[in-house]
Amino acid sequence: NDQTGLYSVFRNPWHTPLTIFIAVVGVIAIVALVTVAVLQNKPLIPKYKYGIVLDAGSSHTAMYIYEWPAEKDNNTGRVEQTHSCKVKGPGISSYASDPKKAGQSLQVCMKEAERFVPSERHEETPLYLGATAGMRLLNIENSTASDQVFQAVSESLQKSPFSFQGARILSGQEEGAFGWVTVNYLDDRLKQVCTTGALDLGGASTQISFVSDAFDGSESPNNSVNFRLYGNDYNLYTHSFLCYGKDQVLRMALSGPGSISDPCFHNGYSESKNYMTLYNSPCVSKRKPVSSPADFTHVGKGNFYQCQELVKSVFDFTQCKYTQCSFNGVYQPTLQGPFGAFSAYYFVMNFLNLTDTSVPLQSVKEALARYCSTPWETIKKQHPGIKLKYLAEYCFSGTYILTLLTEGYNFTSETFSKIRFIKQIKGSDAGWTLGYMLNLTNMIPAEAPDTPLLPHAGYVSVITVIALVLFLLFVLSLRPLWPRCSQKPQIV
Ligand SMILES: Nc1ccn([C@@H]2O[C@H](COP(=O)(O)OP(=O)(O)O)[C@@H](O)[C@H]2O)c(=O)n1
Ligand SMILES: [Ca+2]
Repeated sequence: NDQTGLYSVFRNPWHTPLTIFIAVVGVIAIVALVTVAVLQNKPLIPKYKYGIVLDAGSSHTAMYIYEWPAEKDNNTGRVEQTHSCKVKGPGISSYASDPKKAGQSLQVCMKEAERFVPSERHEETPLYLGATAGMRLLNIENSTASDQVFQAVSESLQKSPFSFQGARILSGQEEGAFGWVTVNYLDDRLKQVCTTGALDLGGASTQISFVSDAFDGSESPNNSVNFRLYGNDYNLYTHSFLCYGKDQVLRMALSGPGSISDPCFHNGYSESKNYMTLYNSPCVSKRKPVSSPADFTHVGKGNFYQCQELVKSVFDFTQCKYTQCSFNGVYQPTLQGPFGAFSAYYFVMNFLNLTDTSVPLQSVKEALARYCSTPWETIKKQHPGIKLKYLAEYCFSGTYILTLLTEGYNFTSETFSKIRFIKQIKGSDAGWTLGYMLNLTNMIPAEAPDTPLLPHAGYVSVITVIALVLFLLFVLSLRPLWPRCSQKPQIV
């Protein structure tokens, strides 16, 4: 009596030769699909390839694992970050007195990478370590110690099963340029003319990179990087300001006249600090007073506007031998296009709840002024989970960011609204590491890849869809979707 089962196949007027034909074609298509896949030796389930980059920053090291579909190795694939690991402890430059520990500090994340990347892919997976401003400063201060740290780090990474491609210091220009590549690759802008500028704030340096129609590189060749990507030529302006990462600028500000009673720290904040620690950086060593006591008490008086004046004192706006400069006599063309601001720009503005740039710049400043004038005891109560060292510095860091962007780079209230404070784009962290790997693995072609009508996988998937639709039609014709108007709907 089953009116919808196999019995109905012969009874239901729907089962004419047509549906039999559909079934036969559907089955043929599925057979064809499997045959194509087998003959083409195309895996029905795509295999992935991997790349690993360690970002050895001044304050910390982070490991990023990238993956992309293996059959799309010819540059049209979408490389995506599939995993990241924050190395415990400080940046590798902090291990100058015990370099071995720099290598050991990476082991936990490397073991994690071994678990994450399929073992059959290990030996073909490239592994890079790039160091930035922390190691640039160590190299200036003590190149022997810098070499020893890299020696220890390389020995440690050579023990991993991956294809270690070396550990090196990136130039500021590379750091800025690859950050720009990452942001535009992830934002799919490398196939367009209009690109996004990149703003990177670290602990020991900060980078600005953008394409400007007014910039052809002639005025300041050192700030020019040319890329030909996907058939488009980009003449990128980029500059890296060593010592203008937020941690080094804090040292500079503390070594200035206002260090005792500091407007960048909250009222009620009072910490004893050591001059030796403060001055042990090439960024401030020249500012070390001839005779200074070992320790000093750092006292806060929480005033945003006075803090802004103190922060401005670390910039030199007097000298510029070009048509226009940002600061410290560095050429900068007129700002152009939208910008992505990441790393410490994001961490700080996100903490301060100031990432919404649709808010007028003046209102952002007023909000920060209110935050800075909040007493230290209140701040601690409002943020019980934040490490006090970090918590104490947000007023300074936020003030530095606004001063750097407006007074340093000349962002106005209008162009400030074109900045997006970002941590990730489509699940991948914004930063130099992805751009660095794409460049070294030649995964961004100079020419636009000739887009085949449909890649193999495309044909396979088209056939799949046809087969499945036909087969579904056949199966569905076995069971009426809705009660035929002649059948009384079963009320359930
Ligand atoms: N969750 C985090 C992670 C880093 N940071 C800060 O972001 C900056 C990252 O700088 P970095 O280690 O990349 O240093 P550079 O070598 O790029 O100058 C440091 O000032 C960190 O203190 C933060 O504020 N919050
Ligand atoms: Ca960094």
